[in-house]
Amino acid sequence: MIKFEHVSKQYERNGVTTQALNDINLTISKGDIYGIIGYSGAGKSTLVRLINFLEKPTQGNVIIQNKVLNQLSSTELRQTRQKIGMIFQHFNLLESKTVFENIAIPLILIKKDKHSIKQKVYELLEFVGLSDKANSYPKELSGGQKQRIGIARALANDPDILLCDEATSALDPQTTQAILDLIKKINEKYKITVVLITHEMHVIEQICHKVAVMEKGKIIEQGNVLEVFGQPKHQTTQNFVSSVINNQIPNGVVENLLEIEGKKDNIKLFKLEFLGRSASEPVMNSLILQQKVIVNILFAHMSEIEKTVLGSMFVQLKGNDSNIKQSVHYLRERGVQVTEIKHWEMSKNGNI
Ligand SMILES: Nc1ncnc2c1ncn2[C@@H]1O[C@H](COP(=O)(O)OP(=O)(O)OP(=O)(O)O)[C@@H](O)[C@H]1O
Repeated sequence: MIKFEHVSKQYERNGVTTQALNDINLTISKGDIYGIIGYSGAGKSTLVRLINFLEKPTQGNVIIQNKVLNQLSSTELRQTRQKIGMIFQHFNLLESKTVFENIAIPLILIKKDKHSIKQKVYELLEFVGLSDKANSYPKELSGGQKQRIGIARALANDPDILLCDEATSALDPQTTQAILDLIKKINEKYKITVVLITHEMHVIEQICHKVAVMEKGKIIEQGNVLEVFGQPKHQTTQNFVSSVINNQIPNGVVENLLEIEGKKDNIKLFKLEFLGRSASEPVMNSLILQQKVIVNILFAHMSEIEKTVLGSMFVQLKGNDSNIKQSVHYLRERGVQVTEIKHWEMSKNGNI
């Protein structure tokens, strides 16, 4: 439904060329909630602006519903754009207009009659839970309420695609959660494809099915959220993962470990990574019961992506070499990724 084929975009300003996008290939299927994550300047906004053709690609094709955007007449382009709604970080509401008027704008632009405008606006207000605010002005609303109005306006033309440009970045965590829930409801109820750009991993983790990680105008990893974040390959992806899953042993624990290391040669330290099934099964419990090792859990962190638990744990295994080896084998057989952490790896930076 949305396809980028070898898309590049350069901006020219005052004789300076910026390569904002570099050979982007991306397919977003109908009904997806597709997250684009990257740090500032990665090219996310440019990518999203190409979808509604606010920007044109320098090379390559952007294809929406099998239509190549740069081959459309201006009428066709306008019609395609009408089916794409957008919400913004700072809501972009007209302060001098009431909530009703703000939501009505896209309908007035396509010359809908007054009766159907009124009907649609009230239907949308009810959907976003703000029926009582029709005559309020944006300045009388909280950030979360403003974003709900932004969402209602974006839905006025019954779009096929909803673009969300850092839509929750200006909101507190609780309001963010409520807006993400609403976006999810829109996707489920109206089958609208959602493209969401963000620099916050928890946003992706909570509602996206698929993700593309961007850096310096390129997509460095893409796929199912669970696959990309379950086994991140690129350093930037790993950094995003560690922003929600604490992958490091706290310094206090490391200090203790360094003190006892060397004194006890029958203790080994391991990092265990759980993905999916292994996280929901009592693997550690059976390890303790069935293997001849003493297990000391030092630190653990779990997170949930798409109803699948993802997590890591640092454990010490105490026993003879053969029993420890057997325990590692036992864990690996049950889908746990096991990495031994050596003494020198901890002491390098005071942490792993
Ligand atoms: N209109 C423009 N003219 C010139 N350069 C631009 C323009 N828009 C973006 N750029 C440059 O293109 C690169 C990508 O910018 P873009 O806004 O797409 O990134 P981003 O990932 O959305 O960043 P942010 O999260 O900070 O908005 C940056 O180097 C930026 O300075």
